[in-house]
Amino acid sequence: MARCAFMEQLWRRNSQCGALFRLLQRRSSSWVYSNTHGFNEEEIREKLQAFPGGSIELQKQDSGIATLTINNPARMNAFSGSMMVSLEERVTQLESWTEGKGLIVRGAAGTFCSGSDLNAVRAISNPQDGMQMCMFMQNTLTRLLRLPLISVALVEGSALGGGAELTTACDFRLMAPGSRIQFVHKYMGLVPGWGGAARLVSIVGSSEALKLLGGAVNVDPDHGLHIGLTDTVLKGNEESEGADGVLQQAEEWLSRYTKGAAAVIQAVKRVVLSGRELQLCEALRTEKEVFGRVWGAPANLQALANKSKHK
Ligand SMILES: CC[C@@H](C(=O)O)C(=O)SCCNC(=O)CCNC(=O)[C@H](O)C(C)(C)COP(=O)(O)OP(=O)(O)OC[C@H]1O[C@@H](n2cnc3c(N)ncnc32)[C@H](O)[C@@H]1OP(=O)(O)O
Repeated sequence: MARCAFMEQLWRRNSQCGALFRLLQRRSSSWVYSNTHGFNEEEIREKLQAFPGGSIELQKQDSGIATLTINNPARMNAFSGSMMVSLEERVTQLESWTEGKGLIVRGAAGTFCSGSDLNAVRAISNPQDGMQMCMFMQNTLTRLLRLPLISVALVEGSALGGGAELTTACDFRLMAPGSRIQFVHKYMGLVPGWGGAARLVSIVGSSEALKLLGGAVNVDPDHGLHIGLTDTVLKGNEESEGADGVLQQAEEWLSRYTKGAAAVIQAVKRVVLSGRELQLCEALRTEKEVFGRVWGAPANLQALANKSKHK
């Protein structure tokens, strides 16, 4: 609160700082936890870095679609501590990608992600570190979902535990044949801690979420479609052309929604996000603000000059 009041004062004192203010406000409003909640980011970052292994790869394409790959195949793409830190850094990079429109999150070597690296989990199993890791990952995955990009989780193989939670931090879930999403937390004596339960409720409703978590249900693509967790089922690599057919299919699926100017696609994501997360009055004000940024902007002027018809 004190930080917000200070930023507002700064903005009022010098209106030229308006753009910077809005940038900072947008950034800080994406964070769930700060030091006022007892979150010590630097300390947990350092502790997580002590558990190395794997990597998070980010590949940005000229098309405006980026691919984020969870890469730790020797451990079924489980998240080591350093991968958690790296994911946060990749999200920071994506937050300032002005040409970006879409994002595909996938795992390396034909499987999605088996959650936290259990070796790291065992080593930091005290409640204090667990809470700090939980806040770190909630902040990161909230920022991932709030990116001004349309995001899809491309699920091949297994998405287990934290991996299942990660799929809910994307706007859409595309599943390959034979893949599964399973919130196995109950079997680990846990509940989701990366924000996965809250997001799951908003995706499938509280009744289905209760079944998925209470039963640690193995959700295959058909079941996923049935309950609305899955948005589409892809063809297998062998049925599609090319060495990485599922990735190509995911790109084609996503590109239906990312055609057009980046500023407009990002605006689309922002208005839907505010409708999803905010109270109606606040969502309407945000929509007005976003509308003000695209009204009379190049894409709008171009469309007017073209006398566009929408047959
Ligand atoms: C806070 C915790 C919670 C969260 O963050 O929300 C979690 O995520 S807890 C983790 C939940 N995930 C699991 O419990 C997965 C456990 N693993 C499995 O069930 C299986 O390994 C598998 C993923 C279904 C794959 O089975 P299979 O195809 O038979 O392969 P292997 O079992 O031989 O696995 C290969 C290799 O990978 C290691 N592995 C797999 N998952 C993890 C993991 N989460 N952490 C660390 N290591 C993992 C597995 O141990 C094998 O290694 P080696 O024995 O050295 O070959």
